[in-house]
Amino acid sequence: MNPSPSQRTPVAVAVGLMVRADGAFLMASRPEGKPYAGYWEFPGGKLEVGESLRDALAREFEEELGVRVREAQFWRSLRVDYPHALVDLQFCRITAWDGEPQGREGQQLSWQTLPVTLSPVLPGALPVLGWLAQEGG
Ligand SMILES: Nc1nc2c([nH]c(=O)n2[C@H]2C[C@H](O)[C@@H](COP(=O)(O)OP(=O)(O)OP(=O)(O)O)O2)c(=O)[nH]1
Repeated sequence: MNPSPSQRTPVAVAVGLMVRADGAFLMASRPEGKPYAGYWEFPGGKLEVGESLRDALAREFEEELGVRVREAQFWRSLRVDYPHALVDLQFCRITAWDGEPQGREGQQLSWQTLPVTLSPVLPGALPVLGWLAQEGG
């Protein structure tokens, strides 16, 4: 049996919202072999031991998308209790980068505006769409 949430150590996750000048933001499908494969999310991944949020974001974007992050600002955090993990999602807005994103891990990519046309969206990515709507996209 899984321990209750209070007994589990949260896993920190760096997540990036790449927002283009025209307001479109990038979403990615979760690759096969991961929990919630095929669900849409924002690119990112777990922090490694001793790694800062900014470093993790830069590493994940390089590995997953081949993009070099130039400007990123912390935006909001969200704790989600999944059966597979308790995660602390640290969302950052990425406003400047080098390179054109490519799905390097077999994931699909899609530039979206509100309302998004993708389904299903990962539970831990859904609230972000509400936050974006509150901010006027
Ligand atoms: N990247 C990302 N992860 C999210 C979002 N929302 C959300 O709940 N998560 C969760 C799903 C996973 O439990 C966790 C991210 O872990 P992951 O397994 O995808 O990360 P990783 O790339 O470091 O994976 P790995 O090296 O362990 O294979 O955060 C989101 O919008 N983006």
